[in-house]
Amino acid sequence: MSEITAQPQNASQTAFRLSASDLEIWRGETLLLNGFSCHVDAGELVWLRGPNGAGKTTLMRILLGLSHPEAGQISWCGRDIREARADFLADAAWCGHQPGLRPELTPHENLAAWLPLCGRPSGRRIEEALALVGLGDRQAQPCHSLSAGQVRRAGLARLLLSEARLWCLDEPLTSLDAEGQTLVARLLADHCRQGGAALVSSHQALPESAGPIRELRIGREGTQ
Ligand SMILES: Nc1ncnc2c1ncn2[C@@H]1O[C@H](COP(=O)(O)OP(=O)(O)OP(=O)(O)O)[C@@H](O)[C@H]1O
Repeated sequence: MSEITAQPQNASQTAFRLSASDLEIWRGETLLLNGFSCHVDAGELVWLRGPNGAGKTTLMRILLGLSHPEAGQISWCGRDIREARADFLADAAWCGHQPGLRPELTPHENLAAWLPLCGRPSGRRIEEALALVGLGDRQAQPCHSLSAGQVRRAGLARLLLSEARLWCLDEPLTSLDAEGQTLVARLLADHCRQGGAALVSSHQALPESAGPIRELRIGREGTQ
């Protein structure tokens, strides 16, 4: 395995837990979740499942502090994520539908601009990360001209460079070919084996090579 996925930055620290309790979440006039509790521990791969509109994206954004619940508590290693904000932001990474890449910039330029913003030094690891996700030959191509799957891969490269212990991925298999899906599974397996954790929303089953998976279901039963 490449050096870049060797281990999350703080993996040598003690075990960690993202924990949510008694969440009440509304969107518009709809009550999505009420009295909802969950957790993600170090080493775990958690598969968040539920039908369209159940609130998976909403829940993940709330768990990361990107949006807020109407009620309930969310803690990181026992501290409210608002109090632990700096530590939590350094420890958690989000890979959503929109990877947040500037379209006029190349993947390399995007990552080079992003790394200092999240307190990471830029350097040769960008090239290593892009090669690892299969974009080694696309480093000089503007993101607006990349395919949907290539944009997804650029988002994965950013995840790798984040060195975060907790990964939250929203539908990471979308737009990826079979080789790309296998890559996601391998990255998840390596990350969790080496002390990280991941919360993954997906309508598709993750490949078996992703390793042990704990399911977390929201929404109506039997409607997956
Ligand atoms: N800003 C908003 N205003 C009103 N309703 C919203 C808003 N954002 C999301 N919703 C609604 O909240 C519900 C949950 O949306 P969310 O994207 O979290 O679902 P999801 O489980 O991720 O769905 P999918 O499987 O289709 O990706 C949906 O019914 C959606 O229409």
